Amino acid sequence: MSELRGVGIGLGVAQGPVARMAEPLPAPADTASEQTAEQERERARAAVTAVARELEQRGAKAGGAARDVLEAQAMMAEDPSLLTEVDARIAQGKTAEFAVFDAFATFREQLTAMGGYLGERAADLDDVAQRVIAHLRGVPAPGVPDPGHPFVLVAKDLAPADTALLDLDKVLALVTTEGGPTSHTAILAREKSIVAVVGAVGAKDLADGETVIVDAAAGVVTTSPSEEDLARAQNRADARASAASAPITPGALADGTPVPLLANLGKPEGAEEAVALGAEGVGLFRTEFLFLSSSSAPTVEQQRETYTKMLAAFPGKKVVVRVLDAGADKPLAFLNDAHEENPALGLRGLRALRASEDILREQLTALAQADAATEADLWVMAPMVSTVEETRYFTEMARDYGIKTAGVMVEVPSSALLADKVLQIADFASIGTNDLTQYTLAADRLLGSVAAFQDPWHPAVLRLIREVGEAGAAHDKPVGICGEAAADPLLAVVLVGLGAKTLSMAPTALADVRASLLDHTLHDARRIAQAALTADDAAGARLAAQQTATREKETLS
Ligand SMILES: C=C(OP(=O)(O)O)C(=O)O
Ligand SMILES: [Mg+2]
Repeated sequence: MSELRGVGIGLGVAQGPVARMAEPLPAPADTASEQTAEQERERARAAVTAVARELEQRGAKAGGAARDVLEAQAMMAEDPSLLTEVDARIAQGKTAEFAVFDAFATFREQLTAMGGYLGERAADLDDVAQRVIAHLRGVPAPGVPDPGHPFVLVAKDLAPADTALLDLDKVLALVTTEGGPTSHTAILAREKSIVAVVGAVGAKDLADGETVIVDAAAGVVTTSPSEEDLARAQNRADARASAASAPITPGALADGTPVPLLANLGKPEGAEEAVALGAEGVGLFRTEFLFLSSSSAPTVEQQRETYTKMLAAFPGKKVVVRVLDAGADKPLAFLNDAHEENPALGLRGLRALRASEDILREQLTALAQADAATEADLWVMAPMVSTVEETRYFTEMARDYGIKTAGVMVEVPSSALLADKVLQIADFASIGTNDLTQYTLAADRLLGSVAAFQDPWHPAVLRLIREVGEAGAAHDKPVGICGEAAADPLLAVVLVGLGAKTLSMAPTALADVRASLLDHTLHDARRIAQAALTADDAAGARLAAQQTATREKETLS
């Protein structure tokens, strides 16, 4: 058995034989055309028009987000500046095939150089070029294979035209070697709930027909799985299917211990879906998401309006708002636009707010006003708190503004190690496992090359969480989890065993976690956590927890 790592989309797990996407057409040779430039131009135009119409038809058939994507691709095909480039090459005596290949390649380079969202459109452009060249050659465009049985589709990066028309009865999962979480493959996989792992570089060596397990929750593709691995994956897939159709009940363990399940939200518009999926409140409102594209600080009025909308969606429920977390993965130009060599270790979170204290004061003002206008139970916390003194600074200031419940995020090891002191001062702590893992393992959470270190199952991270859980119990102060770890159904049980009282996650993860908690008592959760704590590494902790959980579950039933 070996594991290939990538970025998982969603929480699904699937298994099956690999079928690889056909390799792209070979590049056309740069030979002189035997036809007139006029004839080559007409061939190119006819091919481009035919491909654009075909993409539009596929879009109309697929509907939804796929239609927009395919229409955008059709527009790319007929883009006037691209066609000018094609014509220029034909005028130099090139064939239509070579002219299309070369002009699209030049555009691709420009897109890739721009990076980010535009860079991820490069795959869309490649697909258009391949389709036009295939049309010119009179051969079928490379596309989704049809081995005649259900399969795990492995590709470099799927073009939207292919993803849109995937036969979901045949495609068990998707694995790409390129593409990130914002690529179209990822967007469409999310929309269609296809189990997917993208950017798994090692998948380039997978062979047609070999059996793999695709675990989106862990972002891992397992090759040569054992019978036991396959059975475990099947159990998880079955559990997910029944969790999705289970009744929505308040989060609780098998012995009835309540574990409120809350939502991580970035804007009030997400509240309705969260409530529909059973969120019992909000455990993390990432306010900086509202202002990522703003060049100046938001006004108090602007903020009051948005916060009021969010709080109004949760009458009588807890809503934990985080003040602006600027820096590193969440740049806010108006809080910190300095170039820093190591922005994750720089002026971010509460440090940046403290350096622009007016902005913090205005945010607290807006929050207090929104609180007064609504029925929600408002809790406010600061991000990236690394000292006891910062805890005192923030909680005192929040209380000065009338915030009744003021706490801190524990996402730096120093705060976890001094949690007993932090929780003497703060009303609550919320553990951000994404950053806590980044800082404990010294691995930049944005860097693919160190992604294997960014695993919250690592016992070093779990031991820090235990510190905070114990401090919470000693001071009778609530400790919650709001990092991605809370969305992992088994890790959620471990976290409760370590002392977490609430779990907050992306709303789509609520059903899986709800079902998993119902499988274990508090006593079990503590034993499972203990097993994970004593492992050497993340993989060992996951395995120890799985084995203990299976044993405890058998005893329970
Ligand atoms: C919840 C967290 O905050 P963010 O992901 O927004 O940094 C975290 O770090 O775990
Ligand atoms: Mg964080």
